[in-house]
Amino acid sequence: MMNIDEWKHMFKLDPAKEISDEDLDKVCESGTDAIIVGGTDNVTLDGVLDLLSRIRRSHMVPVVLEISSEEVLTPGFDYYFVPLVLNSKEKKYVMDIQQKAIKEYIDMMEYSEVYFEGYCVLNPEAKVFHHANCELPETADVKAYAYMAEHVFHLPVFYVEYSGTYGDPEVVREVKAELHQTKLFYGGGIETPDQATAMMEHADAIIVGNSIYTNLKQALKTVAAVKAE
Ligand SMILES: CC(C)=CCC/C(C)=C/CC/C(C)=C/CC/C(C)=C/CC/C(C)=C/CC/C(C)=C/CC/C(C)=C/COP(=O)(O)OP(=O)(O)O
Ligand SMILES: O=P(O)(O)OC[C@@H](O)CO
Ligand SMILES: [Mg+2]
Repeated sequence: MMNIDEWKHMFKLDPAKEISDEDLDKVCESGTDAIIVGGTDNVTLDGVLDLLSRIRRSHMVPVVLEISSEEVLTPGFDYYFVPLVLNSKEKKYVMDIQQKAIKEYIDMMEYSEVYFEGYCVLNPEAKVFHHANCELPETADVKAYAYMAEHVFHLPVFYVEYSGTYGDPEVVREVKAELHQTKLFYGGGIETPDQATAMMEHADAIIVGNSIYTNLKQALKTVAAVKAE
């Protein structure tokens, strides 16, 4: 299914981490709506291309590159997600890096394939929190970022990112109340079907990352849980 607006479940594969062919097949054939390829540290073009080619070799699932640096920009993905880290203290992570990339690659950009994501990083222990020099917002701040994502920047996606830890469903519920056009993605710490359904009560889509590598059997069950909603 290529319509992003209908996606409910995504697996995020980190090119910096090893995954066997057998496990990769299970992830790709799980019924998830898409595979996102992305991570914060040690993400190389070789790692990205390795995952892309292994997925494409035998699977039809849509594949998205979540771009973390110019180095990994490559054709061949179905979609490209471009993060704007809204709660960064530095403007470069919100828009300058992206503005420079647009200047450079505008002729290669197919607008229908590129989705800008308003990221709000809520786990102060997450690599991305430190990497993008984020500050921890209160719930009222997160809601204001969500409002800006929809009404000021007209972004297609607002991403509540708890990468590495399970977040607060109440925060996700309050954020959802601010959003009508902009899709709400939730990611962070989902390991079980119950955790997936709790976040899916409010989010438009959930993203499961780490548990692919720590407990794949449980991670695969999050797909059916979300689809049953
Ligand atoms: C032709 C075409 C498609 C053009 C696109 C044009 C365009 C505008 C490109 C811009 C691309 C670009 C350079 C974007 C930069 C984005 C950005 C803010 C970079 C700064 C560095 C940074 C903060 C990178 C991280 C990006 C991010 C938000 C990643 C989140 C992913 C995440 C939290 C994954 C979880 O894994 P990880 O963090 O690695 O944790 P573990 O390894 O511990 O699990
Ligand atoms: O790795 P986890 O904690 O599942 O988070 C998923 C995703 O939101 C990371 O960008
Ligand atoms: Mg990583």
